[in-house]
Amino acid sequence: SVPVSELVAVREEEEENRDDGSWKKIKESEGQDCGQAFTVLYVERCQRHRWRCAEVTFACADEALCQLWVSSIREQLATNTSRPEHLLVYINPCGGKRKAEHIYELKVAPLFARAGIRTHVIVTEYANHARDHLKTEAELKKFDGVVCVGGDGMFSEIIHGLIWRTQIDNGIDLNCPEETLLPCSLRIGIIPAGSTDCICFATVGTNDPVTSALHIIVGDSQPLDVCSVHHNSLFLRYSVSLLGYGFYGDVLTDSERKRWMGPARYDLSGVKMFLTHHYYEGTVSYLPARDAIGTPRDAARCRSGCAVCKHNGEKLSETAERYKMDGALDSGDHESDSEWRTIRGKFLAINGASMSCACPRSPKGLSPAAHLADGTTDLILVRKCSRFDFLRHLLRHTSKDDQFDLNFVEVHRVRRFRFTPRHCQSDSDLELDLRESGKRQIFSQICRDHPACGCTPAYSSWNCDGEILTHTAIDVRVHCQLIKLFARGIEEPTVFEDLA
Ligand SMILES: Nc1ncnc2c1ncn2[C@@H]1O[C@H](COP(=O)(O)OP(=O)(O)OP(=O)(O)O)[C@@H](O)[C@H]1O
Repeated sequence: SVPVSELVAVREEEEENRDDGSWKKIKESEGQDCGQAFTVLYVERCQRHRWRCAEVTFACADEALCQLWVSSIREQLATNTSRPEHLLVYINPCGGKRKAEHIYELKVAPLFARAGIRTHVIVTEYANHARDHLKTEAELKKFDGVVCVGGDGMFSEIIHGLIWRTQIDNGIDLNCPEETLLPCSLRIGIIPAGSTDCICFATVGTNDPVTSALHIIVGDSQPLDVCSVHHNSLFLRYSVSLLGYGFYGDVLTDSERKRWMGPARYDLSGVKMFLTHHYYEGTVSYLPARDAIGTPRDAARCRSGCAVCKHNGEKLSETAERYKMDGALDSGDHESDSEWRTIRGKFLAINGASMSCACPRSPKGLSPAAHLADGTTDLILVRKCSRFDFLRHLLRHTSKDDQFDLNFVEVHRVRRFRFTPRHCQSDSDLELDLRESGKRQIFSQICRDHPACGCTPAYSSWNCDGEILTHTAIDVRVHCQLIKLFARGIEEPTVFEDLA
């Protein structure tokens, strides 16, 4: 049996196709004259979370019976309102190995056509073309979803365009970090065709274009948290996966200078930054996710139909409703100042992981128990330690050991966090530091202005989902389930064993 929700389409077999091999086989096996036939196309699970479109042909002698089957299946498919009928598709011809158009035409467009999905396809002509089109021109009311054919950078463009448009249409000030953002009504599908397809990998379990196309066709829906990043009252970017300062910021900055090397640049920059072993001083403050269930050290993982995401999402929207009814201005009001915690120190890395950040390179990810849609992010602080210890920490991303069970690593599940590098701190903070560390303060100021001296630079950069932020002092706030993807989260392997 196949659940109706996983049917792709039903097709009546035409007279002229009836002399092909499969038709003959049916006739022989039935031992009777099967004058009529129809084919059902459905999702079949393969290994490693891949789906493919399988088909089975049914034949019978009775034309009326055959018609009844076809129309009943079509009716069933039509009543499923979560299936998209009209999609806006953006293709980045320059992403990854520059094969996005080819992948779409060969593997995705024929499946959409078979499922009766209409599309409006735009091949982008320059960076940020898709983002700007979504912000202004796109007639969003005509579509049931937006599809992005490309990598993580292209996906980022799509979410920036859609979130921006939704807020502006509803009069929300994007530069105000206290504003509660409105969820986007259109779902987003990712057809992986980039060099990094981490978001697709984390939400579908694989980076296979056919699997993604099938998740779109059956109308899957996976909510996703989005972090807004501000510098004072200036909006910088949205992030859905990793915000990394220190090690991951430095690796990205260094690798950007080596773009000509292709994907190998990440490994080279990783080794270089590991050897450089820079640490950075600053203050991290955060708002713990006190009322959320789940912790970053849970053994359970966020999987399809995750109960933690469901529970925490519902609880947050109930709280928001209550505050609205009580007449509070916005949800910023219920974040009491007394709940903020502050940590000052020297850090090799400060990471905010809004999802596990698992990818083929790091199968467990930076925070294996992080959730896609629970309204939190995992704040990981790696304090200054020896190179050997830092290597132990990095190696734990690939081993079975608990990566947070090291005395120089701490992790907090938070709703919001702020970071101020030491040299951006207020005058009173600096006075305090001066008393603590005397002359060092003056020397590091000189080193910042004259980096040629070879001392540790005072600042790193923030790596925000693969883009470098223009500011180091930032305020990060999680917006629970702000967007929805055509995905269902990673399915447990048992689903595949049972149904394969
Ligand atoms: N037509 C275009 N020409 C040049 N750049 C484009 C075009 N369309 C989109 N881009 C930009 O190309 C960048 C990389 O695209 P994409 O994410 O699809 O591929 P990628 O190789 O996986 O890159 P990344 O490493 O960012 O994931 C994106 O930041 C996007 O803004």
